[in-house]
Amino acid sequence: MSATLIDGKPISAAVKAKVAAEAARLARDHGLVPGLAVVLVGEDPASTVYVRNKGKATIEAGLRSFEHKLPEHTSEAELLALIARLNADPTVHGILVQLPVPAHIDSQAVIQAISPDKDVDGLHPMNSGRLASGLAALVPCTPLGCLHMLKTVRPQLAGLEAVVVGRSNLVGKPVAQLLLAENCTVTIAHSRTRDLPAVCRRADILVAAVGRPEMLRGDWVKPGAIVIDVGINRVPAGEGKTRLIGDVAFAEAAEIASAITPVPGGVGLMTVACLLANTLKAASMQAGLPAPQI
Ligand SMILES: Nc1nc(=O)c2c([nH]1)NC[C@@H]1CN(c3ccc(C(=O)N[C@@H](CCC(=O)O)C(=O)O)cc3)C=[N+]21
Repeated sequence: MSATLIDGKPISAAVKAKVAAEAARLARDHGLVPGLAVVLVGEDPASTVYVRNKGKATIEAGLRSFEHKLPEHTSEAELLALIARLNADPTVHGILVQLPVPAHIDSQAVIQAISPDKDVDGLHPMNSGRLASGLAALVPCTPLGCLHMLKTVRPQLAGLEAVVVGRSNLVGKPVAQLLLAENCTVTIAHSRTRDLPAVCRRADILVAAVGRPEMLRGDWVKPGAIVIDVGINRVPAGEGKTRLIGDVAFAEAAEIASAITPVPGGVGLMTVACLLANTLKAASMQAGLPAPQI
């Protein structure tokens, strides 16, 4: 491997340390302890990993954590009633409903029920619209983490060709908006893109967010490109065990890229750290205080 490894451990640790320091300052000067409510309906495996890591990190940073685990058969009306209670609860500054929700629940109805001020996932149309318009917004955590990792190896992104593979509201679209705001030339590629390998080979910055294990091969990477792998794919590893792999064939891509993020230990760690930063930001804004710079 010739590429620089963009290691999520120290980068996420630095973000968490800043959040902890700011949280301590808020508690001391304003008696304010930011609180994050995470709602999990059913037992999606990716969400279960996330909830475990997040709960621990929230407490470690000195924030308050509220977990609401609801059974798979919870009705949409019951979930909306819980969200209404959390919207009205002054000790809750951030609300995250783990996606996907079970098929009988309309995820857009759920997202739009969350107060935009408490929407630490940045998924409410008010926040995605504000991001697209260049206004202050709560921005989705994974895209924030991607940008943060990129900037550790390349602080100035203006003029670079960025290709984002994947167009979800949670990752693809907002990461493209952040790169655009950094003055990159941005292409969003997806399952219907013609000659995807050729499109990827144009990229100085290649962001993989498709959710398909090792789909992006080494020969899709332009020599010297920076590769950000958002994929969290759990695959069988023999003997009934599983392991996590990304959307990028790591060993191949690491021979060609100038820098690359690993899975695990990459973007996933940053997602959790940025969730804490968003909760701190939401709490500060709700208290009429300036948003801390993380
Ligand atoms: N509303 C909503 N927002 C989300 O951001 C969201 C979601 N729903 N549903 C599920 C996915 C998945 N996701 C992960 C985040 C961090 C890790 C993570 O911490 N990964 C570590 C550890 C993984 C491990 O060792 O098992 C790593 O990549 O190194 C994993 C998965 C957030 N998601």
